Amino acid sequence: MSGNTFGKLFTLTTFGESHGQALGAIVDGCPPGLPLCEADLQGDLDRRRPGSSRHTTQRREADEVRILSGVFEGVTTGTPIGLMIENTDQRSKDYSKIKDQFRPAHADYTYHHKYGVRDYRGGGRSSARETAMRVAAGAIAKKYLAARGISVRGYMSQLGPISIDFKSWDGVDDNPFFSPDPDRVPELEAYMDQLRRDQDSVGARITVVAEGVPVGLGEPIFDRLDAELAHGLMSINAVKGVEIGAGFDSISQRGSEHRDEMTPEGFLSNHAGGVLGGISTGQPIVAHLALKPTSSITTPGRSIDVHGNPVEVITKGRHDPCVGIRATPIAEAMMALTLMDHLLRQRGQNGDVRVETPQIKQL
Ligand SMILES: C=C(O[C@@H]1CC(C(=O)O)=C[C@@H](OP(=O)(O)O)[C@H]1O)C(=O)O
Repeated sequence: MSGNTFGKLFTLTTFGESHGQALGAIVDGCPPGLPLCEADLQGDLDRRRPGSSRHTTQRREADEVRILSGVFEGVTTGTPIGLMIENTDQRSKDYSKIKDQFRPAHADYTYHHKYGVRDYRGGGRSSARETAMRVAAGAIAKKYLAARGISVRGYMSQLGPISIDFKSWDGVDDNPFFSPDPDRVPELEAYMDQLRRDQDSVGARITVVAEGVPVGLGEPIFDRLDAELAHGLMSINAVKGVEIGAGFDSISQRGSEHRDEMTPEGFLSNHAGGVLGGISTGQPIVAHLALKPTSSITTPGRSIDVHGNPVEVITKGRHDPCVGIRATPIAEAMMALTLMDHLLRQRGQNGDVRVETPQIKQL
């Protein structure tokens, strides 16, 4: 295996480069009989698509997905689902100047040393463009999970220094930031406009929440649900940290504060983030992601070329000044893929999940 496949029973394999002909995926292990068509995937793809606001890369891609296999007369057949999106707006000349240079903080350096050869155009396989396929596959998982009462939603909880308190799910999809508080959008826009003038980039924090997840998903030791979530989320380009529930705040909490006390009506808090001992509790599963600032910026930076000579790197082209702005649907997809895989694994070992979910009291 060379790291292009995610999951055990419900698997996603992706292929393709940012400036190659197309991106593709094979989704295997999907149960038969799920009604599925392109429109089911396109909604989430449109949420991730480049060029949808002035705060993202201006590369214009329709990201129109085609289902090549695994669906017959409108339902999945249980055979591998092949997906494809053609690349239509590559501008590879933007990269000719830096083809022999390593952008500081970019995978250019590690790909070069690992493989000895690399498609430098648009970052090749290391480009975040690959995440389109995760989103398409995640939409299949989301649809299957939704039919079982499980939802997966995300929002931006911090843009650079600006933290955004959760207000409501209403309107999260109606602004380019996925802000859960629409009143903060002008502030976020002003921040991004200044950032663009500064020719710089910034990081972000995304929060993803799955609700309606039954008790019992996850394996107790190496394949803990939280470990697999961290794997899936950490595998997204630019992610440098993942927290489940209280995450690193657990360090300063006391046991009496951190513990989620239980009553016959349910849990009284959710510091665990919906996972205990690697297994879902039935509470909402809550994960937070830290995305680093985009490495491709026009502010000159010191680096070296492939021969080891010092160079000053300036990355021109069409780049996201904050990859976190488009990361919400990607994070949702990775959580949905992980939950889908574990739902099938739970069913495989223990039969259909029938344990009643305790009443949810609080996020
Ligand atoms: C195209 C997408 O994002 C791209 C991600 C990306 C990178 O280096 O990660 C660099 C840019 O590619 P290019 O230089 O070819 O325009 C982005 O536009 C996408 O997400 O669909």
